[in-house]
Amino acid sequence: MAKTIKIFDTTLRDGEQSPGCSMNLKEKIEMAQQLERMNVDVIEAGFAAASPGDLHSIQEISKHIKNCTVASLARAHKDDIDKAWESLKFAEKPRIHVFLATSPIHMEYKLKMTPEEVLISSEKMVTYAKSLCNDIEFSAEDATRSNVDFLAQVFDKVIKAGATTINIPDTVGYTTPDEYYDFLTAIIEKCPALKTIDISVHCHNDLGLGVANSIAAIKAGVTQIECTVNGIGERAGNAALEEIVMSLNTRKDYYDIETRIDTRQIVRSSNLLSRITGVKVQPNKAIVGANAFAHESGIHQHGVLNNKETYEIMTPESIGLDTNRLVLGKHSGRHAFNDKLTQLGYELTKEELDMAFKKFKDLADKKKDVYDKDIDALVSRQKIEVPKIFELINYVINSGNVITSTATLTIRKGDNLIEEVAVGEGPIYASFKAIEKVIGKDLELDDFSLTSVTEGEDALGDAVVRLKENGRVYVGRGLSTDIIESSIIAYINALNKMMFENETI
Ligand SMILES: CC(=O)SCCNC(=O)CCNC(=O)[C@H](O)C(C)(C)COP(=O)(O)OP(=O)(O)OC[C@H]1O[C@@H](n2cnc3c(N)ncnc32)[C@H](O)[C@@H]1OP(=O)(O)O
Ligand SMILES: CC(C)C(=O)C(=O)O
Ligand SMILES: [Mg+2]
Repeated sequence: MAKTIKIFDTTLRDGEQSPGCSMNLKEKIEMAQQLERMNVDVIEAGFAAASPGDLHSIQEISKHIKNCTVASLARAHKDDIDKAWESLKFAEKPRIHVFLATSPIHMEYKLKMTPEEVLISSEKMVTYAKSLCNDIEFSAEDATRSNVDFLAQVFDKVIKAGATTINIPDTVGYTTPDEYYDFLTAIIEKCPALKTIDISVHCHNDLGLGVANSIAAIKAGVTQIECTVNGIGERAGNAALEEIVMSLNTRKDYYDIETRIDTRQIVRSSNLLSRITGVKVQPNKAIVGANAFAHESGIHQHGVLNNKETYEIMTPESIGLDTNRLVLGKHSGRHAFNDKLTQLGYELTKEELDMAFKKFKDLADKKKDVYDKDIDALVSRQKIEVPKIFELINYVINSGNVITSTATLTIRKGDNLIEEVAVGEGPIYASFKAIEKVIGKDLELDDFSLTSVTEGEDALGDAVVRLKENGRVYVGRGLSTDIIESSIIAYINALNKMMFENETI
């Protein structure tokens, strides 16, 4: 019988440590709910000691998650562990995740602790965490650059102290598949107690080997894999969840390993994360890249036309990829729309459904064919919307290649309608300047990009604006069949997030 391994998702913790990937509370809750829909075993929701905001967001995430274990990270400090426990007070299945580095370089230069002190502290802190929570994970940070005998000693102590999962991370993405296999095999041999609990790995991608190392670890007998959606994470990122899961799924014939993941939720999870962070997936990325199922050359196209399996090792449907079947249009009603949302995995309240249906009808008026991707973009955006402190009412653009562009915008703030005119190089820049005039200050535009959600002349333009203030980046998204409108909406969306966060802090 196939063995089942656990998927520990750390998109909301290690993933959020990627530069430019920070998420606000609403976005984290929506992402956590999607991870639950995808059926991950553990959601690492954050690092409570990092800030009161992080602690609060773990609490709020916990309130919404029923089926997954929720983990909260803590250094080997009593105060961190108390905060982690506090952050988990609403969790149905809480896990405290304590970590301490074990490699000579980390112990000497970072922790300024001797190996003996690390051994004592690990045991003491796991004992303390266990007095609060039954489910305890211990991670030996930088394990792959640590001494195997020392690691075995540490693991013996913390397992006796009550750790139920031991994580053996490749923190700096240093190891290779063969070496990791040998390393893990040696540790398991030296510390037989490991066989009585869950053994986890957490691989970083500094050499591009995060997924390969995770698969080698599974072969060595580990029972939990830590990973992130789209592989986001510190530096070059973490092992990508979708790549590990689909490798095991596709090569079940060889590994005979299963996960509990609903693979049909993979594309939605990837899209939602991109939408939230504004970080796009590279087109040739395995599994979720735009080209992962595209065939350009004649010989391949010929093969696929005769039999898809000539060049496709998994089906697009197995990861929930919309194969562009047209189902909804402007004549569709509420029942069909609701049915489509259910197929896509959404459960909306009556108010949310009404709002989404109105947006869908508006879109269907402008766009001939409405694809699953369009609906997904509309609804998942709606779920992470912040209050509209500023709202675009209308705009007029005067532009051309022989005149300086002028934008006239009317924006609502509370009960007031504010109209401003600005000029700039191009209609989009002029519009952004007009918004700055409305709010009365210059904003730092960190980045701006524009892509289309689907193909065709009437495709939805998806604009991403990144505004920077006090070192924080606020990502705004705008969706419209008119690219100037989507750019303005994205800018205002980023501005609203900035105002909302400043108000709620
Ligand atoms: C591999 C990983 O991903 S580890 C997780 C990384 N994530 C984060 O760092 C989350 C964000 N971090 C933060 O907000 C801050 O670093 C905080 C709040 C956690 C700590 O902030 P500060 O107290 O100002 O400390 P700072 O970050 O400058 O230095 C880290 C301190 O923790 C110590 N430390 C690091 N890891 C551990 C550990 N696992 N257990 C105990 N102490 C540790 C360091 O030795 C250093 O101690 P010192 O202040 O006595 O010199
Ligand atoms: C906290 C630990 C598990 C970590 O993120 C790492 O070692 O990379
Ligand atoms: Mg990490």
